Amino acid sequence: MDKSLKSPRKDPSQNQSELFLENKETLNLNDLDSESLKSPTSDHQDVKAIWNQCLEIIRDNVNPLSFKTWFEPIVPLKIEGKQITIQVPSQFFYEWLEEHYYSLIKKTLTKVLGEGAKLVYSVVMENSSTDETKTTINLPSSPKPIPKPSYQVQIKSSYESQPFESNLNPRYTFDNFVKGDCNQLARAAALAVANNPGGTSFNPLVIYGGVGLGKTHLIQAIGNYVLANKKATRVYYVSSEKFTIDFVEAIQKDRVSDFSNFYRSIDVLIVDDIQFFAGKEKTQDNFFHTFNALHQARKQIVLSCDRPPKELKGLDDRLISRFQWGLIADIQPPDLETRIAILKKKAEDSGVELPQEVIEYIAVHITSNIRELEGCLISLLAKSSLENRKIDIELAKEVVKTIVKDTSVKVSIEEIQRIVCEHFEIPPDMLKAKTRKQEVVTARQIAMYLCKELTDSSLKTIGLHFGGRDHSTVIHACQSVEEEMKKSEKFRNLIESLRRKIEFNSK
Ligand SMILES: Nc1ncnc2c1ncn2[C@@H]1O[C@H](COP(=O)(O)OP(=O)(O)OP(=O)(O)O)[C@@H](O)[C@H]1O
Repeated sequence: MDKSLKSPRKDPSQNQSELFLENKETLNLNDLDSESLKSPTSDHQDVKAIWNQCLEIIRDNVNPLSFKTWFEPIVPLKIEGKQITIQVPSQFFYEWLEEHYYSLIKKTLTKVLGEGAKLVYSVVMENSSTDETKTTINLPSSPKPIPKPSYQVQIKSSYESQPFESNLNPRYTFDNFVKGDCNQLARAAALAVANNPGGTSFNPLVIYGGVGLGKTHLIQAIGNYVLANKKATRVYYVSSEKFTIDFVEAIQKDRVSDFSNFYRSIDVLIVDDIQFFAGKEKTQDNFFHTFNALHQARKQIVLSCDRPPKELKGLDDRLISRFQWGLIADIQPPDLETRIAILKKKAEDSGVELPQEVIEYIAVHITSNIRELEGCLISLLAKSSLENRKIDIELAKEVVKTIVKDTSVKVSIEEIQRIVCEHFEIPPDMLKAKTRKQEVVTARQIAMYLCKELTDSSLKTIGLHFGGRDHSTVIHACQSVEEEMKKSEKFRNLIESLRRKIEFNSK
């Protein structure tokens, strides 16, 4: 039976079972007719209907992606009086909700169930002995470590006492990994794992994402953190290629059992780029057994790959199904704000101070790969030092040109404004006016984004062409457009068709 309740964090002295309404916090509840909401409930009322009412309110107060990620997976289990029990898929999930949505959930439940509403979380834990079994645990008022199972297997081998190289690059730490919307979940999960290797429900932790977006950095940061904070002693980082090469060599030298025993003596095994296991059946088979042994012994496994595990071709289904046991988190290309933050951090780490316009110029033009961003900064510093030139926008343009394709089409800001306004059927002057009408705001943001993409103008210059707005308004506009493009195919198509039209007209 679930009986433990989560108390409000800010006031631990309060009765743990109560949810309190703090009037000072704002919540968009105005659209909801409170009369239409159910008053305090009886035992027999439908928990689903009540939870749906809650979801309606929550949906209005979070963005669609957050709603899909954090609220759709919740299963309402039961309602007893004013106490509702909801099931969440993992301990991490529960902690995330508490960390980020505590206030919203509390207010929503108070609104729907009335004062004195109570919430019980039921956390589903994957049982490590089998794929299927799930255990529901009672959740205490503050998260407790997940208990070790009674069937825990202790691996005893002579390897446990042998020293070895972790293969970690000490340069990759959490401290120098810049946080952004693009990596928020992956970074939070990595930190959780680093703090409690093998003790969270994200085992394995699988980080996936495109080229040069920080997967290796993040998974190695886990290893470095574990060692620095003495969370475990035997941490081993290996690329899937090296695992394969070593395995083949072990076969040739008839030392497969040594190979397997070594891997099974590891506390935190980090395997990079597992997509390269594709098609290598024997290696996969060995990795499968290593995975099972470590997982059963509650040792931490961290993996990275270039796409969601389900889309990995040439990998055994039973391996892919095991990757789903823990948490799969992606890293997306960084938005403009994160690119600027990364460049600033890297410049700071190199002991140089770059002019803001140089940082913005690079961040605006190098968009999809953090390694390229880094490479550009290194080239800039090298060129400045070798040619004895000061770092300014001209030097930045020269370096960026060597990295990104030159579009060679010269486009004017006025032309972009004209074509965007023509599409939205608004006069071009509206883009410079102060109006906040939604349609004009959207047109203005799109036009600013396209100016950034298609011209060499600085953010400051672009802002000046839009009624003297400052560069931060342009950054915000570009970010909004980039985010919307990620979410909506229709929007992406619109931007692409406007881009084509502008380029065509400018030739
Ligand atoms: N969020 C970040 N903050 C700071 N530096 C970052 C961040 N993300 C990536 N980097 C840096 O970018 C470079 C490329 O990152 P990394 O090698 O981890 O990418 P990757 O996703 O593993 O790429 P690949 O797919 O090629 O293996 C590294 O030098 C890394 O330090």
